[in-house]
Amino acid sequence: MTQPLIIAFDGPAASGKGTLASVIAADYSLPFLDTGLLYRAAGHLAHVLGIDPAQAAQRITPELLNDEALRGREAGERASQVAAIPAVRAALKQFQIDFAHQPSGAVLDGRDIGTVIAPDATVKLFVTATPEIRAERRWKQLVKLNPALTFDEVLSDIRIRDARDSGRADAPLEKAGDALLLDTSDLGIEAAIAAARSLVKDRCGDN
Ligand SMILES: Nc1ncnc2c1ncn2[C@@H]1O[C@H](COP(=O)(O)OP(=O)(O)O)[C@@H](O)[C@H]1O
Ligand SMILES: Nc1ccn([C@@H]2O[C@H](COP(=O)(O)OP(=O)(O)O)[C@@H](O)[C@H]2O)c(=O)n1
Repeated sequence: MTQPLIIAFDGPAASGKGTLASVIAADYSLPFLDTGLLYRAAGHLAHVLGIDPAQAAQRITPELLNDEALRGREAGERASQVAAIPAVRAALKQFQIDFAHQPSGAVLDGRDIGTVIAPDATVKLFVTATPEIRAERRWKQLVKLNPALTFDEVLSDIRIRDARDSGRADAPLEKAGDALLLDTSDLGIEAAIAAARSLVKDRCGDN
């Protein structure tokens, strides 16, 4: 019997991992989980309700994951802050492990999928791009919500988040030893999708 296909996408903010992960999930008809949303929800709920972030992580509902507020600048910053708290990571861990290891297989994107959640993934991609390119992409998204937001503010956010995510002790952002590196700095969306498809196909065939 063949093993379920688990495809892990990790990488820093706005590298394009979510875009690529959702396309690959559709290609292979696999369920997809954006794990960043869980941390965004925990940070948001902790802030709104004024409760401990680890308790907030236990009160996440499917409806909350659709809340537009999770897509904003503040939610990203709060997510990164609460994601450094071991009790928050512990509260969210088993759900992600179960999602990754369901019988159908799965695609997940985040920071620690290939290292902690599914070290046994069939294929792991570490998606990256320069901070300036990532800030440009994120600025274009966020300026629609906040026209006063500047590129420099977004670049500063990205640098702070990169440092915090890579520097934390628990499940830091790092490339798994067996992950394939995909630098999208010089790739448009279509070229990045083609590159990801080719890397995934090389590792797991057409399945
Ligand atoms: N290769 C690319 N070139 C240009 N824009 C991209 C590329 N990949 C993604 N984007 C855009 O950048 C933004 C962030 O992409 P996303 O996939 O959400 O990143 P991440 O999940 O890594 O935070 C989105 O608006 C997306 O459409
Ligand atoms: N598997 C994950 C996913 C996200 N995170 C944290 O959650 C924050 C928000 O993640 P995200 O994937 O929504 O952020 P973007 O990459 O979309 O900006 C990150 O900066 C990390 O601190 C994490 O620690 N582990």
